[in-house]
Amino acid sequence: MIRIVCAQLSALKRSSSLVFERYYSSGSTSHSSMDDDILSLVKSIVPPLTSKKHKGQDGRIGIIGGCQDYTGAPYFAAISALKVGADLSHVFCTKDAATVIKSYSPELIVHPVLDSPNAVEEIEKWLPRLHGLVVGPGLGREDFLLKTAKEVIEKSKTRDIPIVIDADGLWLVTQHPSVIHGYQKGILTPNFMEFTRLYEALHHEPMDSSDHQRSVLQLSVAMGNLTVVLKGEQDLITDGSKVISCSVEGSGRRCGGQGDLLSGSMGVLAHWAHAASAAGVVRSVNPSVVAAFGACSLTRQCNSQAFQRHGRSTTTSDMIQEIGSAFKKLFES
Ligand SMILES: NC(=O)C1=CN([C@@H]2O[C@H](COP(=O)(O)OP(=O)(O)OC[C@H]3O[C@@H](n4cnc5c(N)ncnc54)[C@H](O)[C@@H]3O)[C@@H](O)[C@H]2O)[C@@H](O)CC1
Ligand SMILES: Nc1ncnc2c1ncn2[C@@H]1O[C@H](COP(=O)(O)OP(=O)(O)OP(=O)(O)O)[C@@H](O)[C@H]1O
Ligand SMILES: [Mg+2]
Repeated sequence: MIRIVCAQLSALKRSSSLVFERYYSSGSTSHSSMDDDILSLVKSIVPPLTSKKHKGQDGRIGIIGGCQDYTGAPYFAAISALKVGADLSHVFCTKDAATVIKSYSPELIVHPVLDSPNAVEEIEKWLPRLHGLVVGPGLGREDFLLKTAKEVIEKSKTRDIPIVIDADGLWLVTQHPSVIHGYQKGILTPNFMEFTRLYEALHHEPMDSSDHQRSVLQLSVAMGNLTVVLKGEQDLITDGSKVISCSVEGSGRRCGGQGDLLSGSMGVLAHWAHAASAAGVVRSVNPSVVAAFGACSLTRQCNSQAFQRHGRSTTTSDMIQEIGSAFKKLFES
């Protein structure tokens, strides 16, 4: 279930002579002690539910995305953040997407600001209250929206906010890699196409698609050891020093929106992981990697549970219904 590849960073930087120092594999289906190690780290970052807390303490998450074409993606990400355990979930979207997203759920706080002339200022005033940001689900690729997203990322970095970049946010990173390069609280969550675009933009050569582990390591190193999650049959997670593979059993159902569930839940887990790290709870593993592994496991577990109930008609809304019980099964048992 878990594979770890350790590679010499210096060798990676000379990518043509990449040398793997060590290679451990526990096999693709068996349960290994490495699974237990990282799962127990995910468990250790989950904040306890106590009567001493006030609203907001377990996370206020912002989603940058939602435009005329895409209203489902930001909704899926934002509601997933809440269902995982964030206290408040904000969506910053365009004016025409806002009413639609509000009508899906009264749980979300929706700001129709993304296409306003002073969008950056409107979003910036919320940043001091946010613990995590997810940039990209349903953002679209209009230049003005991408420019706003870029400035919001830059302002969030100065506040040390964990940032997950997904979907059209990755389109932005492909054009401007420096926007997130080297930011240790940043996580990229590309699907295969998004990954290929990023890789080829950074390396100026076609990707060798026969060796995903090597490619994901190379991309992470090229991005300044940013945490990268290459989604697929197995999710490959790396911060440039080793590759962890998450292959919690999902299903064969690949409906749209599963990536949004992943990025929304990762936004909360990234906040929890960095808070736990600051408190000295997580020491030996990069907190972004712990958050990424947690969110990948959870998404796949939701997929499996929803598929058991709904089979071929499974949709992302069915998976969201499973978040509570999947979370309990993986991280609270
Ligand atoms: N209900 C909604 O509003 C949804 C909106 N979405 C949004 O749609 C926008 C575009 O996202 P896309 O993911 O379509 O991005 P792209 O427009 O880059 O398309 C990626 C394409 O690659 C294909 N693909 C994925 N994995 C592949 C693989 N392993 N091999 C070959 N092809 C592969 C997919 O079918 C997709 O057509 C984003 O803003 C995204 O957030 C999606 O999140 C899906 C749900
Ligand atoms: N072949 C597969 N087998 C099992 N799980 C998969 C497979 N491909 C993707 N997944 C899981 O689905 C989740 C979403 O990945 P996917 O590649 O569908 O993202 P996406 O294309 O960004 O989705 P979205 O439609 O939300 O944009 C990931 O967590 C991954 O674990
Ligand atoms: Mg996606």
